Amino acid sequence: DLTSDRAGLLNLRSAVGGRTLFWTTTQQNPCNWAGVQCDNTLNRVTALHLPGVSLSGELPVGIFGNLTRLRTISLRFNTLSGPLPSDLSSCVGLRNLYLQGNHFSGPLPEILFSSLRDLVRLNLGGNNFSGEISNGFNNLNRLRTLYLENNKFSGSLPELKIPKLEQFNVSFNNLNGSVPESLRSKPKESFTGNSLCGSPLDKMCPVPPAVSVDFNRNRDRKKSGLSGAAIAGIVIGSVLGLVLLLLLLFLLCRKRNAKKTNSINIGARKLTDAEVLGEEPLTAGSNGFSAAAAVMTTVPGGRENAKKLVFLRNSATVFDLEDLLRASAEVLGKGTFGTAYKAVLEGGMMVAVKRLKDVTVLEPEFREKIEFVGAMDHQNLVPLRAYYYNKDEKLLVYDYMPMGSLSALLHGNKGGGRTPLNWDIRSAIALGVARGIEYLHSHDDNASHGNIKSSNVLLTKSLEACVSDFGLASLVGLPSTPNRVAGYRAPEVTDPRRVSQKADVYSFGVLILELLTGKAPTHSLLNEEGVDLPRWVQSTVKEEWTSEVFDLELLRYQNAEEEMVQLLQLAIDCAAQYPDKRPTMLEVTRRIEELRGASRVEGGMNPDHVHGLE
Ligand SMILES: Nc1ncnc2c1ncn2[C@@H]1O[C@H](COP(=O)(O)OP(=O)(O)OP(=O)(O)O)[C@@H](O)[C@H]1O
Repeated sequence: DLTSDRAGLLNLRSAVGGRTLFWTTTQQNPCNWAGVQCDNTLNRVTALHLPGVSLSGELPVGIFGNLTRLRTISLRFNTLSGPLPSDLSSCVGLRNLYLQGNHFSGPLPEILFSSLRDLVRLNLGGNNFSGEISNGFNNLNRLRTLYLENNKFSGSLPELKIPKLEQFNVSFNNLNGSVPESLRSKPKESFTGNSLCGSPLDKMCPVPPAVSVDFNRNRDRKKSGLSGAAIAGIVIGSVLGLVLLLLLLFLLCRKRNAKKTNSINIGARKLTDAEVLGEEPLTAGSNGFSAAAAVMTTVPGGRENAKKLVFLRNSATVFDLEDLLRASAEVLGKGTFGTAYKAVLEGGMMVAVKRLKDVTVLEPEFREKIEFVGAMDHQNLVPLRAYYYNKDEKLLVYDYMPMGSLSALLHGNKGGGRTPLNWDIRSAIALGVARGIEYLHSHDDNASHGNIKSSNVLLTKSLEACVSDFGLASLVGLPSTPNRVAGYRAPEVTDPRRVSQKADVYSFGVLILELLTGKAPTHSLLNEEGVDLPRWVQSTVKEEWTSEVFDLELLRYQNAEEEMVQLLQLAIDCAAQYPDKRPTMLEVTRRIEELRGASRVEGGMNPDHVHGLE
């Protein structure tokens, strides 16, 4: 009974086995803090979640004295005020402290830095905290998130050398001075709304007086009897400064030129991809060649034969190998099956060319398999347009997908200019991927993808998801580097060339968990704890509270929590240990369609959903 008073609190505690305290009512203010304080049976509680429940007033001192096992405190989006209570220091194992969106004030107590050494996520944004930002944060060396934005912090920013810090924001405070070196790699949005200067902000810091030479002042000084030596010193200093500046500019130009050579110009045959990637060239004897140029030099019969680029699915032959040769190209990345290039043909058409390595099948089998791949025609699959086969070279030509991969979008630069991934986009991506895989599976009982992961989900301009690389797992020996796919591979898969549809479902489940948590299956935090993503999600859901697993970016969408929890449940079902327990892709698609269409529940998280997962 969540809406009752102290007695309700006791009922609730026994209902969840005393491990987690859920309390999400908006009906009345349930907070009888004194009761909580005196009840020493509460010391088994590991998570205190009271987000958005209209709690107001100050937190009484003593409230946390008995809650010594807390790992998570979430009191966000209430109207709590006053300073942070000093007995927070009793929660020595605290890992997550979410207090954003309240009216807390005053300087941060020193105990935060001396006692809460295990903090991983700290969100104090949107309060009235004031005073200087302490360099005591340097003590919190497990910290990954530090959000202090929209407060009244003043003074300069200290040098913060927190090794694992990923998310950082101090925007919209009263800070001044320059951004310290240790924080310059953070996006500029993390610092805006202050009087800060220096990189990454556009505002330059004032040049120190020794470098700026004011000739009038010098003249005045001269008049007032400045010595010749002093003037000479100033002039020499400025000349040296200028020389240094020129040197810096020269070095910068050199660096930029060096970067440019990363893009391969096929036409000019400047550089091999092997050189770019630091490998041996694949074809001996062709010095300085491109992927396509290599084909030309290795095809018996000369240039005429080399033009045999085979177009699939009745695609008109819109370009030939000569056109590819003339195209400018750059390396997109190196994958399990070889290297991918973006090639821009004359006229501006863009294609992605995959140069396969270690193809293990002979030509007839290759043609048969690749023609099957080419016949797949679905809006959620990346179309294979053409292929080239010869003894030494195998090329696949795909449509170029302008928005890159889901992996890059989820884990790449989180700063400005990044496409925000809201709930609608993420759930649409989940549905698109599910439909693409379901289409593949529908062709025959043995048709499977074999390598589903976020770098194989590519996005169109309108962020529609398309699955790529299907059918390649059975052509190419997969892979000597196990951790590339390890996080996605179903536990029962022993031969990567024989991947069942149920194993695809498992990989899809992991991909959806990645989409919801924002954590890559090979995430270092997971490795630290020695678990994979499905096991981490399952244990977090059991032990703490479901909302803890979601990507912070998703927690903004409170009214979509029901759908998010349903998708999470579906992902957990897909990643079941035993293949028979996993749903089919047909069922998966239906469930995603349903949950995306489901009516939305207003207000906070409904605990029923949480229990449904336990
Ligand atoms: N058609 C395409 N359009 C745009 N980018 C692409 C395309 N195909 C591949 N890429 C990008 O090129 C890079 C390398 O892709 P590739 O498929 O070779 O390797 P991978 O996906 O990282 O690993 P794997 O080979 O195991 O699938 C990836 O970052 C991918 O996003």
